[in-house]
Amino acid sequence: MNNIESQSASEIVIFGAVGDLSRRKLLPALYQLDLVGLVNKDSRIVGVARQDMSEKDFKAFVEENIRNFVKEAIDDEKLASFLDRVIYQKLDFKETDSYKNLAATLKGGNKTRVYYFSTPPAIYGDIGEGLHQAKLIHAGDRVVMEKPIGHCLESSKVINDHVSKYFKENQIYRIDHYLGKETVLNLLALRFANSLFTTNWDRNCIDHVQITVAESVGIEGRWGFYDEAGQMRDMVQNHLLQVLSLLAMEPPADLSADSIRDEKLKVIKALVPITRQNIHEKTVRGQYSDGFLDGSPVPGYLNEEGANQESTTETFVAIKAEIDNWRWSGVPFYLRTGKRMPAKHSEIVIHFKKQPHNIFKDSYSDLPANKLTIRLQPDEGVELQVMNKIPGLLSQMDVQENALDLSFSETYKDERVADAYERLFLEILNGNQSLFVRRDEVEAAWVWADSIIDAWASTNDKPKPYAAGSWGPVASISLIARDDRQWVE
Ligand SMILES: NC(=O)C1=CN([C@@H]2O[C@H](COP(=O)(O)OP(=O)(O)OC[C@H]3O[C@@H](n4cnc5c(N)ncnc54)[C@H](OP(=O)(O)O)[C@@H]3O)[C@@H](O)[C@H]2O)C=CC1
Ligand SMILES: O=C1O[C@H](COP(=O)(O)O)[C@@H](O)[C@H](O)[C@H]1O
Repeated sequence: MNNIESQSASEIVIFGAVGDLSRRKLLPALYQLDLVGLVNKDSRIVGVARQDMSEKDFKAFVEENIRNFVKEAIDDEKLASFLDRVIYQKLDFKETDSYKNLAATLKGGNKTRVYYFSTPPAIYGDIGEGLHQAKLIHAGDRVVMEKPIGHCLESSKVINDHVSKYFKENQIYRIDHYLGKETVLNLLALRFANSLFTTNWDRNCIDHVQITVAESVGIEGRWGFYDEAGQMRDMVQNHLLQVLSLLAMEPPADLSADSIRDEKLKVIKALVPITRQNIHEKTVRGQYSDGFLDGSPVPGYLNEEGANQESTTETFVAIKAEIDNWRWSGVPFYLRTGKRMPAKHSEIVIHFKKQPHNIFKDSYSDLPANKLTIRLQPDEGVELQVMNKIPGLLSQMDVQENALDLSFSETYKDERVADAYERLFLEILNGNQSLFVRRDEVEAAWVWADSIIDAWASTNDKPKPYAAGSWGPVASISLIARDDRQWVE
């Protein structure tokens, strides 16, 4: 799958090369791949932005950010060789005429062009058009589009339609960086390489599922962007639904891109719509107020720099999602995600059904059900809670709940956990679309998300406040408590 011999030399063209994502994630990821020989030596990295910048200044910018954002020690020699292949092109993405300058930079050779759109999604179509006019798109070229694609179903269609005028679906790589996380990929191995789980993964064995994606960060200087989006568009419509679909999909026939994406799509389409009629019963929206994190005061959302005091944008969402199919009928998937929660902590907890009869009443009057915890980040790993006999002569059959804990850092001590963008860049360079989102998936996810957003708008309710550093509004506890269940803290 990652055979460097089969990777053709590429021109990796990053639009928005001096932006936040490029600095923090894309350039460091490319350096890391190059370091271990996973980028073809004849490939070049072409940074494109509208700033007046000399090539020397751009190389200095790339070097500074690699040194800042790569956690491991830098190999100076390898970094120098990487920088030798970095070039800069000034371009205003909306000026179709100016793409001829990019064409001059890329002229000659028969390298595959990888166009990475790390810009506001609203201009993806303009960039496609500029590339087309300058005759810069060939059959084997690829385009990478960052999320969120659009603000709703309609706007995502406009963007996708525009880009599809110039690129075919098999050239389009829609990024959801959660699909590049080792622990998210491990869902495939866990589910389909272990008969124990494959055979017990349905409504007969599973009581309910909890997916928590908690972040301790706030808005990180992105107030304007975030306020337009909110946690529903920023996290649920994409990352949480992608994780949910991998968790709930039917076994794909193989690992090919369309086998996996076909199955994920069926799950998203089978999500029970949440509407104006049941919005209060199925969802909770929250917004963080002033609070404390790790003992230090932090401002509430409305007191962040650049905030509009009237904003009713949600920074927390909890949802009781249901999948209307044979496998999952009657099994709720409780989702919650928020900013300024006590810690960065993302996990999936599968709660299996209880034993129908308890023969261990003397030591356990209420035998707990098995629980499988998949720790997505940090402290990546998988943990299964099982009942075990306590050894010793004093009691004949006392049982206790214990964990079978597979911590990735313990088990794979010498393996570095690669950042999601490294994995995804590698797949792009190798031309494998299986970890990228197909257009129909994006649209099905918008259909479900839009219905919730519409229902919220119809209520005029303000999001419920929660103190920064807490686990969200009290109402999110009630959401699950109504079903006689509780969040795993
Ligand atoms: N940052 C992150 O952590 C994440 C970002 N994303 C997505 O990645 C994409 C990029 O985000 P991010 O890096 O944060 O955004 P930034 O605003 O930091 O970067 C976008 C870049 O695009 C440039 N740009 C915008 N319009 C033009 C134009 N007409 N001509 C030339 N350059 C232009 C901007 O240039 P200038 O500086 O001159 O304005 C800027 O450098 C977005 O789609 C975002 O949703 C997705 C997940 C996480
Ligand atoms: O896409 C996004 O993801 C990050 C969270 O990513 P993670 O890898 O750190 O879990 C989120 O903070 C950001 O708001 C969102 O745009």
